[in-house]
Amino acid sequence: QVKAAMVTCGGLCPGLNSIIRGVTHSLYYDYGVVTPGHIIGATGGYNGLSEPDEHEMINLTPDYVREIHMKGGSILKAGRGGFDAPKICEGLKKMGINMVFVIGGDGTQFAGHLLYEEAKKQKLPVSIVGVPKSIDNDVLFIDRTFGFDSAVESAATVIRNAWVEASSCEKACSVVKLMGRDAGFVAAHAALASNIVDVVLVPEVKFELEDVYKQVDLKIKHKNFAVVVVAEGAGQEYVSTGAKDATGHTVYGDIGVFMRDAINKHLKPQGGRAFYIDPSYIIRSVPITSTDHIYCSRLAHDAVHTAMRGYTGVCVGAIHNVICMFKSKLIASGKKKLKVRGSTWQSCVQSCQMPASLSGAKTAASA
Ligand SMILES: Nc1ncnc2c1ncn2[C@@H]1O[C@H](COP(=O)(O)OP(=O)(O)O)[C@@H](O)[C@H]1O
Ligand SMILES: O=P(O)(O)OC[C@H]1O[C@](O)(COP(=O)(O)O)[C@@H](O)[C@@H]1O
Repeated sequence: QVKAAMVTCGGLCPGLNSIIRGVTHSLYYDYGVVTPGHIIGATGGYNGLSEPDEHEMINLTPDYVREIHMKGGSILKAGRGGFDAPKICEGLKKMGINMVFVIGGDGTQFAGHLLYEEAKKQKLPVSIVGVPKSIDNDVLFIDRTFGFDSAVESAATVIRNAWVEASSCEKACSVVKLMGRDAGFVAAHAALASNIVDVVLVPEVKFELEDVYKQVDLKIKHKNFAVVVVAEGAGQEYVSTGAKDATGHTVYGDIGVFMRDAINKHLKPQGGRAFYIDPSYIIRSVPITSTDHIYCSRLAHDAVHTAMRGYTGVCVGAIHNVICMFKSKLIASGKKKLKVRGSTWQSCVQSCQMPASLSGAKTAASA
């Protein structure tokens, strides 16, 4: 008899609630998992599975999850830390759980792989199936991560606000910082979606400040304002902190504030100024868009079918729009990045009319 648990780990991303809803619905309606308490939501990420007595366990039913997709965030809370494979296996045994759905990024999926290995070592009959998430869309192999479209949609709205500020002032430049630690997908897509951006700075392309100033000056000369979008991982050589967080990730310096101050200093003598918007947490807390919700429902149902077929240590994701299954450990083998010579970035360069100095043309060979 199936007894399933699910967790959401890592940072927030639009669509987590849609996945929780889809998994619950598929278990209940497709497979008849209707016994009360047999579909469990562990709260606080892996902490909830490692310390089940200290974290609320939610009994998920179709009634409970009916409208959860209407709001952003995760009803299970998206916790970091607390991963302890032997302790989790002990808890799974005690609770009789034989199916675990792990919803989270590359870190979460790698931990899912470690959990699979521990369960295998202990001969524990449990299916562990992952649904990869990343607001940055930097997960290898798959077409796109769920929530990415929703993030781009709301980022494009913020860019329009930045455009209003800049275009309503003399010699102004608006700077918008968007998420994207290692990949500039959100920045590039939001710029393409809004079509009012003059410079996009992404982690994949190194840039010189002088080249940004030149482009801002050119645009101000031409139309009296400019809009710059910067991904959080861009230009880290200007703001490096040298620090690591508790999970071992490098703590990035604030390139958004740095660019605002640098451009402000540059424009001041000409009588201009910079405006700055950092909508990071607004963008990842929005409710899901329609297309993303459809994608989440497909992923959630396929995750359940995959577990029901007895697979474990795997993730599901769309490849050429077909939901496929692949080993969870593969996800930890790298991060997807914008291809500097690829059509997305090249479209972005053309749409923003960026010069070669900011397009990565000089560094493309190594990117
Ligand atoms: N290498 C790892 N070993 C064990 N657990 C990990 C590892 N990487 C991540 N985790 C667990 O997964 C959680 C989420 O990972 P994190 O990298 O913070 O976010 P994301 O899943 O979004 O990449 C971590 O807080 C931790 O509990
Ligand atoms: O503030 P938090 O929760 O640590 O998360 C911030 C980080 O998470 C990210 O949103 C990445 O999240 P994903 O795992 O969804 O790609 C980065 O863009 C950002 O640096």
